[in-house]
Amino acid sequence: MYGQIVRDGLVNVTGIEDLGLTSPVLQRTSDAFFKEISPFLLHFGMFVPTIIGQCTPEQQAKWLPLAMDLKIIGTYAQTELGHGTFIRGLETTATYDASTEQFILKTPKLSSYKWWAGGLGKTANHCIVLAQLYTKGVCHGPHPFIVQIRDTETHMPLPGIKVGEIGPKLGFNTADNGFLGFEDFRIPRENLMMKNAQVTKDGTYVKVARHGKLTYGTMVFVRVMLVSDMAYCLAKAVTIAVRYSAVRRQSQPKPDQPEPQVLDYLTQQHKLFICISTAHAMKLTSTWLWNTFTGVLADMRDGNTDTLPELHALSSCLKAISTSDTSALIEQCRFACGGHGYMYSSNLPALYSFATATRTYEGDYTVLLLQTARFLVKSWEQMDEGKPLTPTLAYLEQSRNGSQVSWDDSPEGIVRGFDAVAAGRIGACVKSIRKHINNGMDYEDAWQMTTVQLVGAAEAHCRAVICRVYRDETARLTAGCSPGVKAVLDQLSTLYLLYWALERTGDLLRFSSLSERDIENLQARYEALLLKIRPNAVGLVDAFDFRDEVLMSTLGSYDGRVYERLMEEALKTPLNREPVSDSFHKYIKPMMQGKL
Ligand SMILES: CCCCC/C=C\C/C=C\C/C=C\C/C=C\C/C=C\CCCCC(=O)SCCNC(=O)CCNC(=O)[C@H](O)C(C)(C)COP(=O)(O)OP(=O)(O)OC[C@H]1O[C@@H](n2cnc3c(N)ncnc32)[C@H](O)[C@@H]1OP(=O)(O)O
Ligand SMILES: Cc1cc2nc3c(=O)[nH]c(=O)nc-3n(C[C@H](O)[C@H](O)[C@H](O)COP(=O)(O)OP(=O)(O)OC[C@H]3O[C@@H](n4cnc5c(N)ncnc54)[C@H](O)[C@@H]3O)c2cc1C
Repeated sequence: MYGQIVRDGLVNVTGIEDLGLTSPVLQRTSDAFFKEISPFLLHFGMFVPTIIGQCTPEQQAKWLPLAMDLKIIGTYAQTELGHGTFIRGLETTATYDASTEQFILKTPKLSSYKWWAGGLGKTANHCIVLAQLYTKGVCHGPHPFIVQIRDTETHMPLPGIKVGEIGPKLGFNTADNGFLGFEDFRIPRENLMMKNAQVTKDGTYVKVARHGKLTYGTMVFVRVMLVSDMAYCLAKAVTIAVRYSAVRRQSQPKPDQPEPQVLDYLTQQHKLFICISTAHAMKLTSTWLWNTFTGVLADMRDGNTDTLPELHALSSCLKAISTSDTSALIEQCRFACGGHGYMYSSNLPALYSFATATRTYEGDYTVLLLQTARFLVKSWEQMDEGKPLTPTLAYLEQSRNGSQVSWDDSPEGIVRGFDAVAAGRIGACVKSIRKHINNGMDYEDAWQMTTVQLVGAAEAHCRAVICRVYRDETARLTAGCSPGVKAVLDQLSTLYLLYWALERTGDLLRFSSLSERDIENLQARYEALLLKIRPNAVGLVDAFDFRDEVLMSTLGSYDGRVYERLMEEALKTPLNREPVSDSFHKYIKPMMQGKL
């Protein structure tokens, strides 16, 4: 029964094509059972996908049934105490010994300890370990290995394994993130995951993959999945905050009138409606990204890796922006719920601590935006050489002459405005890099001096992609809908455009003909749109269709019994079991009597 819940809850979200799943599924019924982050998250989130992505068919035939049936429990141990971002800097070594046909895993120093892997501390008995592969005295860089770390009967760590839990964190405290060290620990040669690179019995290294970065495939998969997961988390948070805001009444703006629902305040609508709209934007973008991802997988099956760099650039920036926007907007939902939003029972703190971690793991925000920027600058240079642009960068062509785009305040015009901002910012980065080089800097230093602008350019590119996809997909998907549904979903996507246009007036003034008058118009349209959305706000969050058991919130349940639920939860706290707690007799009373 338990295994079934773990499988149904987690497998259904992994969306791995090879498992017969065709899209990243948004809802997660397992939340209702586990309540907190599951220690099995990495098993289905990364261990299984890595077996699928990095193993030969023979290796898959051995490991996949064991993993899918939970006969073994795995995790993904890449990050070390000393290195997370810089994968080439990992220090754990796997040295091939041809005499025994084994790899010897070694943790050379403290900074080489594996650190962070979810479920590693107490739950997993196997893990995927990224280690520098040495054979015949040559280092071939980081490679993935399957390693058994605990006895499957006793669960004791195997001899040569040092494993433990890393301690309390801001969140994820039920995920038993762990550390792991190896003392000349031997594994069979066949435990090298050999889809992309192999070591023959005599120790010859054979590169199979056509692209050097296919070892990083699991990370690309998880980054793609995270965009969808952020839509899910944000939809939960805003469901809680909007329902609560419809129940909560506060202040008296007009004398002799009842206290209004806080949802009637324009500032509250400003805080919350962008969250509804962003959840839709991310859901549609994540499905679009998933389709791009599966297209690239199909290309690679045909031996073509040309589309991989664009996928890496897209998945990097969308992972960075979706996780960053979601953490900020969940925090905004908490602010929107006042003091009660700070209660653990509102579920907003748990949602926030989950979302804010995603901004760091699976590639830090800045680092990933700089990866995208690398692709953008390369593309600009290729355009200068007259080479064709990839589909998501087609907009650069219109901006190559550097002239300002004329401002057009229709939704499509605003999308073109975001294109112009992205193109302008990328162009400015190229100019800056070239200027530094002309002044005598080498390329790396010139790049370094431009990184603040490069992060901004990658963000602008990502925002332009989201705006275009959100607008196009909304139009496509609502084509057959009733006029009412079409109108409301159009309002939501327009809100996203207006919100970000107002957030980015500086850029739009710089790269388009936007005027002060245009900004006033944008502001007025934005405010009017908030009022139009208000009557549908509760219906829109109900439409996310979360069961109370999944939402797990005193503030956000469907029946709106907010105060009753808060009191019920308060009465459950252990401190309320006795009218007087022991600490009074032990410490407080003696202190009051001057005896302490
Ligand atoms: C109640 C229970 C329910 C619980 C919930 C249940 C389920 C969850 C459901 C949904 C969630 C959805 C999915 C998630 C599932 C599970 C995951 C959950 C938790 C995960 C926990 C976190 C796990 C981790 O964090 S694992 C560790 C991740 N680590 C990183 O990401 C490291 C980041 N670093 C890098 O990626 C790279 O090293 C780099 C910084 C990008 C690049 O390094 P660098 O040295 O500078 O460059 P390099 O020489 O390596 O590259 C040069 C060249 O290669 C190109 N490149 C780089 N990376 C890639 C790539 N991945 N693909 C393609 N190409 C790549 C790069 O652009 C350069 O190209 P060029 O030279 O410019 O042409
Ligand atoms: C909750 C959680 C769960 C995790 N689970 C796992 C797991 O299961 N398995 C696993 O292997 N790992 C896991 N990790 C580790 C995670 O992947 C790394 O923490 C993450 O990739 C960031 O790397 P880092 O910690 O080395 O940060 P660092 O790279 O040290 O970053 C520190 C700062 O330096 C900046 N920085 C670093 N490099 C550059 C650069 N080149 N240019 C500009 N700025 C730079 C960053 O932007 C950041 O501000 C987990 C982490 C967390 C928080």
